[in-house]
Amino acid sequence: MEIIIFDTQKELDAYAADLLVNTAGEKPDAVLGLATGSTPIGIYDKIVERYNEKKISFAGVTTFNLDEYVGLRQENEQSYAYYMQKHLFSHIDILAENTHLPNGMAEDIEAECARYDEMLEARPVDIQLLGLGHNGHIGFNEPDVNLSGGTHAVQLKAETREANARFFASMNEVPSYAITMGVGSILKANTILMAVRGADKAGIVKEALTGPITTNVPASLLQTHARVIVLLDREAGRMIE
Ligand SMILES: N[C@@H]1[C@@H](O)[C@H](O)[C@@H](COP(=O)(O)O)O[C@@H]1O
Repeated sequence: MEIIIFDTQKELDAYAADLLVNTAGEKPDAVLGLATGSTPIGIYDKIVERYNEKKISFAGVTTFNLDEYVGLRQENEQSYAYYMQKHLFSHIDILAENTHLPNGMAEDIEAECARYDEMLEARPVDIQLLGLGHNGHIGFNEPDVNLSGGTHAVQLKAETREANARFFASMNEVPSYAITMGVGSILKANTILMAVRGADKAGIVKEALTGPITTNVPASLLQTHARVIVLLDREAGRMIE
């Protein structure tokens, strides 16, 4: 596991963006695994900047997002589909049919999870961007006694709904369920790029990266992967320096 600590958010964003851009540069039909949350926003801004500098085309690139809320339409500003359009897809030349997110409005959620896994099976992820939840979740894989390998529906923990409530008008509007790629699927990516910032994540960063490998801290399973790059700002990295 490679851990890099950055003095500034800008440096972290540029480093992460360039890893993703270079993957697509070296392999024009690359498959990028993407994430949501507040952490990746600066990374996506930087990717758009690189695109506008004509450094890269995404015309042949495929993307898979980690997760989506159940019950929010794509037009809902809090849906991850909307987030991806807003922060990345609408600014670059990626083809709509090559961008994938779980469909949280699917009538048959189980069938939707199976469909997503089939697509992932056919197009393995070259590099997977990840954030980290305060309780150690990755995607929406919440701490539990067991973790699922493949894409599945999850009931969100109270602390996750509270952490994400800042994006919604009220707590009542925060969905209770989500569809997420499983930890098994995440670990199948060739390279995993986890970006974490903020003093409030310092403790969980330490647990995930240096603590025991346990399903109670889903991100700790990343320790079993051969190629993980962790990008931290000083605050998030202060307990492992
Ligand atoms: N499902 C997402 C995760 O994929 C993300 O990593 C986490 C942390 O987000 P933030 O970067 O906003 O702290 O939030 C959500 O729960």
